[in-house]
Amino acid sequence: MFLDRIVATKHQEVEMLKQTLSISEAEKRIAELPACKGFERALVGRNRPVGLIAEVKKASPSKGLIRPDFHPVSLAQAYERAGTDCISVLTDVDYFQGSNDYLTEIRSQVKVPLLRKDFTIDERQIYEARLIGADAILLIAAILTPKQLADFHTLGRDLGLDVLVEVHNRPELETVLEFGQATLIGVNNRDLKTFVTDLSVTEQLIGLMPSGVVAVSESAIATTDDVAYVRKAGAQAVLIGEHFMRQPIVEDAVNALLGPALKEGATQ
Ligand SMILES: O=P(O)(O)OC[C@@H](O)[C@@H](O)c1c[nH]c2ccccc12
Repeated sequence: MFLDRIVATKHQEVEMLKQTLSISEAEKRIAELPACKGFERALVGRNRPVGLIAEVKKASPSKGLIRPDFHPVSLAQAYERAGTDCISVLTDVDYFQGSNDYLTEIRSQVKVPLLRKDFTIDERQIYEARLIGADAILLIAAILTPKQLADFHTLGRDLGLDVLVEVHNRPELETVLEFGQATLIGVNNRDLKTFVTDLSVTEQLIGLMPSGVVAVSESAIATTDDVAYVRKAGAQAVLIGEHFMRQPIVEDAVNALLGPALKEGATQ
């Protein structure tokens, strides 16, 4: 099963990080960094009727190579021109052909808040995310214990990061709601264990979230009907990767799927 393999690889990566990243050193360096850009705030004060996190994604274990002609900075700049509220950058190397360097390069060229999209299983990866230039991290409930979820959430917030907590079923959502700190929750329409996608997962789970939570529908969104469906189900934002990555001009793809961004300052 891929998720187990990915997590096993992450354990090896964390062992390497233990050699190269000292937490006290990381804390010192982070103290010198500029504040994070508000990721969650950008989704709430969005440029369109629905918030948009557009993803920079070269490949995935379920789809293989998605975009052969892959220039992360140009893609992110195109997303920015299209008025994307936030950008997600895959940093996993082995399964998604991502890189920490992509995130750092994008950070130096675009102003939009950035999510470091990876499989977090250890606190060191959270320090690392802040150091490479992320504004937000992803915590996947399926691979964390309730205690890890709560501890990593607290650490992320303490380091100034926003935290997108990802769930795929009701027990995971209940665990997340129990620790009570999550303000930004993503429903992954893709089951990471089987890769089966089903947009109705968004509908099933968003209804169980308390008001005040910013709900994001993630994965397998490709048509205006898909966007309308998840919005109707209560999603305040969508996270879209593959569909945009398969279009030659991603800026046009964003506008075709979600309409042009509203003028600055206008929100709904
Ligand atoms: O490319 P898609 O189907 O539009 O999906 C984007 C994003 O939701 C997906 O990449 C994703 C959601 N959660 C994840 C966790 C790990 C890796 C990847 C993901």
